[in-house]
Amino acid sequence: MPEQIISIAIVQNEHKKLLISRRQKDQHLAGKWEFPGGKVEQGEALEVAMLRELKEEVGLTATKYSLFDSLSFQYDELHLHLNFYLVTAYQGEATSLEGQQIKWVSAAELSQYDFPKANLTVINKLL
Ligand SMILES: Nc1nc2c([nH]c(=O)n2[C@@H]2O[C@H](COP(=O)(O)OP(=O)(O)OP(=O)(O)O)[C@@H](O)[C@H]2O)c(=O)[nH]1
Ligand SMILES: [Mg+2]
Repeated sequence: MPEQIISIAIVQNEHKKLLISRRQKDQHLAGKWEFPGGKVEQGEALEVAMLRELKEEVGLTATKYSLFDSLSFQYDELHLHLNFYLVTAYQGEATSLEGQQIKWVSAAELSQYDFPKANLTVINKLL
């Protein structure tokens, strides 16, 4: 069973809106909404991976952040270890750098979007 370590950024702007992004056709869980993030590389620190993915996917540089939640989740074909960081200050403008849809939404609006199952406990903690 493949296992992956993932680092994820939950970015909150000055209006308390959160940045979400839509997974593309060729990706695992295609079409689901997510928070920007991705696989931790060999030897990479968890927060360094979060910073790198946030920059690569939406062009933001996080300047203030803390670990919000860590959990393991078993999908049929994949075992994931997910590390969610809450980013409360950053530099740059959110931009779709990989052709994905991106949106700023309130925590209350998150339930209107189809997220991966692994995100449900985290979304509840954000409310
Ligand atoms: N980024 C992100 N991934 C999530 C979330 N929830 C969740 O279950 N995942 C899963 O965690 C894994 C993240 O890997 P990813 O596909 O984003 O990895 P990556 O950015 O390195 O992509 P790449 O392999 O296309 O370069 C996927 O299997 C994805 O389905 C989430 O909120 N954000
Ligand atoms: Mg990704």
